[in-house]
Amino acid sequence: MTIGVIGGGAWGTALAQVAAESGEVLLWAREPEVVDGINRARENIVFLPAVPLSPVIRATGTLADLTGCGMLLVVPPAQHLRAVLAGLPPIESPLILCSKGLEAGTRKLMSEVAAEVQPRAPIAVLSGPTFAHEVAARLPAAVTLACGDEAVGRAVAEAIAQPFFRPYLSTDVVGAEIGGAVKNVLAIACGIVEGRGLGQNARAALISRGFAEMTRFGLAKGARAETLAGLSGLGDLVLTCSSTSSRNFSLGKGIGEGRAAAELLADRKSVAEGAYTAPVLQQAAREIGVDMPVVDAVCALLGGEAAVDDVIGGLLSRPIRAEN
Ligand SMILES: NC(=O)c1ccc[n+]([C@@H]2O[C@H](COP(=O)([O-])OP(=O)(O)OC[C@H]3O[C@@H](n4cnc5c(N)ncnc54)[C@H](O)[C@@H]3O)[C@@H](O)[C@H]2O)c1
Ligand SMILES: O=P(O)(O)OC[C@H](O)CO
Repeated sequence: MTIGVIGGGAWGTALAQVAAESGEVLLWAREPEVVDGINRARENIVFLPAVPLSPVIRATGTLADLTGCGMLLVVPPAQHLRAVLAGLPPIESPLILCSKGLEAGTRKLMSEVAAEVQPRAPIAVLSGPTFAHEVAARLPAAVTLACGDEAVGRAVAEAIAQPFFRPYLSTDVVGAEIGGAVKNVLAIACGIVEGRGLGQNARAALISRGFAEMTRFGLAKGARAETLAGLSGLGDLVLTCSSTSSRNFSLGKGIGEGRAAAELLADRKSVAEGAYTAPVLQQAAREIGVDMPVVDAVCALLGGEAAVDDVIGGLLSRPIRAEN
């Protein structure tokens, strides 16, 4: 079976490298220079440079070429998922959604978007603590593989599992998606704490209180608590809130150091999903009456509406309340 990968960014390329351990891989990339670089030089010089890619990975710039693949790993930035899936003919093989975010405008989860655009495809979600460069280097990692249909989930997990890449099965698609989307916003907050030099105690407090926000929002949307406390939730939150390898954390660090979010975002070629998810998450939380003060703080700073010290002062002076 050929495994298809949609998206030639860092994560799509790293996942192609994982899939290539067990068979042929066809990767769709939007940029002709990425397609050409993979086919000719076995390297994605734009998004994952200096990683020699497997010779069984072929790249294409034509989405329809992926129609015959046995399963498709879908890895564009969240805001482009709808357009990319709409560019495919109707698909009946499993779509494994690997993007982390909520769609602007509709406030929908990636699985909801995919179900609208490709209604005949079984849908799974792959999410967890996974920096692309580590996975591409075959360093050990574990992910949540969530699928409403247990048999499809198991078949997908067995097709992509490797000794260094271990999927754990779940049927909680919503929980797996919410963890990945929310942690990106919280990672920006942790980066701000780092950039402002507020110390490791503050970062640990933020991770804990951020996790409380993720849990409140997730439970209200139908996620299971154990999924939020697992690899795709708390696991990914801890990773992303602790390292400048995270684009979201780095964005926050720049803001904490006093640079404008708009300027930092304009400089990027790679995606910091939390910047796009934050306002969508804020609206979604308000809609269902869930309090997310850390997310509100990140939104204020991304929008350039307030100064870092004022926002942090506001968070610290909230009324005393019970922890749970
Ligand atoms: N990089 C990681 O370590 C990692 C790990 C897990 C999950 N993810 C998730 O994977 C998704 C993709 O991230 P990435 O790191 O591979 O991307 P990236 O930042 O490496 O590259 C940017 C990607 O955006 C694509 N892009 C830009 N404009 C586009 C458009 N108009 N239409 C379609 N695609 C467009 C580019 O082709 C490229 O694939 C994100 O949701 C991210 O949160 C990333
Ligand atoms: O670089 P980030 O912040 O997009 O994080 C990458 C992955 O989501 C980590 O699991």
